[in-house]
Amino acid sequence: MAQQTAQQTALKPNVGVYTNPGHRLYVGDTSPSAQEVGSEHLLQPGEVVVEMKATGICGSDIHFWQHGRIGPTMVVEDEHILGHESSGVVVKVHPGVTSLKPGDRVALEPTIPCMKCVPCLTGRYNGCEDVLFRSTPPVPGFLRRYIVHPAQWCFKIGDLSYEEGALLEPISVALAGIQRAQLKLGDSLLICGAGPIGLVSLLCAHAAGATPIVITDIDASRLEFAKKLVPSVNTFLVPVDGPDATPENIATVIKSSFFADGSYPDVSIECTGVASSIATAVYASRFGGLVFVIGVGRDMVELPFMACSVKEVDLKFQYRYANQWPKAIKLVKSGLLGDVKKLVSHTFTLEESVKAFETVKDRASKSIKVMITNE
Ligand SMILES: NC(=O)c1ccc[n+]([C@@H]2O[C@H](COP(=O)([O-])OP(=O)(O)OC[C@H]3O[C@@H](n4cnc5c(N)ncnc54)[C@H](O)[C@@H]3O)[C@@H](O)[C@H]2O)c1
Ligand SMILES: OC[C@H](O)C(O)[C@@H](O)CO
Ligand SMILES: [Zn+2]
Ligand SMILES: [Zn+2]
Repeated sequence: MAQQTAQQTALKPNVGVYTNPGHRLYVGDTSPSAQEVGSEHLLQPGEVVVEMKATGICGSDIHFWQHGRIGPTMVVEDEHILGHESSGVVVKVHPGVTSLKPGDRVALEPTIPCMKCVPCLTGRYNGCEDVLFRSTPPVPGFLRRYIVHPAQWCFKIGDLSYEEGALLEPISVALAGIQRAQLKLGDSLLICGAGPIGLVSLLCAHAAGATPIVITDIDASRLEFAKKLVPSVNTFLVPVDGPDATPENIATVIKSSFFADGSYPDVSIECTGVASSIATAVYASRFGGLVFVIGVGRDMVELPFMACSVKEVDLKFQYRYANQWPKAIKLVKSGLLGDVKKLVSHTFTLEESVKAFETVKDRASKSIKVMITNE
């Protein structure tokens, strides 16, 4: 059977959003070309073509653009397409693909694991030794009009909006964290950082029944946003200088202000990756509490080692996610996480992508999640 394309005549030129080692950001031609999308021989077994409809910009996209790297191994060494938070519509499937058909609305998981190594075979494919992760160099990302992707990593979203479909990626980060932190009904929770990851963690933890929840940030506007999103959350503005600005002092104030009955945080979800914030979470923790670090940062970080020791603090980390999209889709559809679309503060077209990235970079824009759409 021939490879079928949904709209044989309506294909637009394929463009992608690139950065490069010179930190340029630009929209340029990419593959597959519209002609290739229309051809009968484009796809390998198991593959589909998706016309991307919505892509959120992640902090790591900004890192690759501005700093050219994340850590020692993820380095922009060539012209490189960004984006890994996406949804779209299937426009073509390989004849062997039975799970999807042209017209299906899908969210795309950016991880393409080998499914042969030990982490893959033991259900933790985020640790795949041979992983291809869209937008982590050298693997080109999702920010483009058409992409070839394995059907296995495209999940039907039904009547969810494309913006909700794109938000499933940061939601998956938070869900993976909540799952591995074993957060449960009635747990006292501290969330450090009210960026998109802190905020989706807040939505997920609130739905999971954590109480009380305190969220911190150094930016008052992000805390105001958190309060509008989940009115029952307590917010704490972290001082950045002055005598009160040490992690120990900040933790003391957090404990006396919000956990005065002595039920100090059972769990802290750290969503900044900043050393002083990780230290604050350690000092605020109850004896035997868990500090769960989602944020990423420097290669070497100083920790309050003795506070961890005398309080038997458990320290855990999260790297991306595994097996979270089906759960994320169910949760967003059920409404249990509230209206996640509220996180989308700005929307730009694919052609306006440079403006979209500038908006994320400019803190004065007060953006939360900036979305790039393709109508
Ligand atoms: N582990 C993973 O797989 C994974 C996945 C996605 C994102 N991340 C990381 O998670 C972190 C959060 O992502 P994001 O998109 O929300 O980023 P973001 O930069 O938008 O948000 C971080 C927030 O932390 C706040 N902050 C900075 N210093 C602080 C401090 N000392 N105390 C309290 N708040 C402080 C900032 O003002 C900001 O609002 C980043 O480090 C990101 O790279 C990790
Ligand atoms: O959402 C996924 C994250 O942005 C990535 O793991 C990134 O931090 C490194 O590639
Ligand atoms: Zn990301
Ligand atoms: Zn593998």
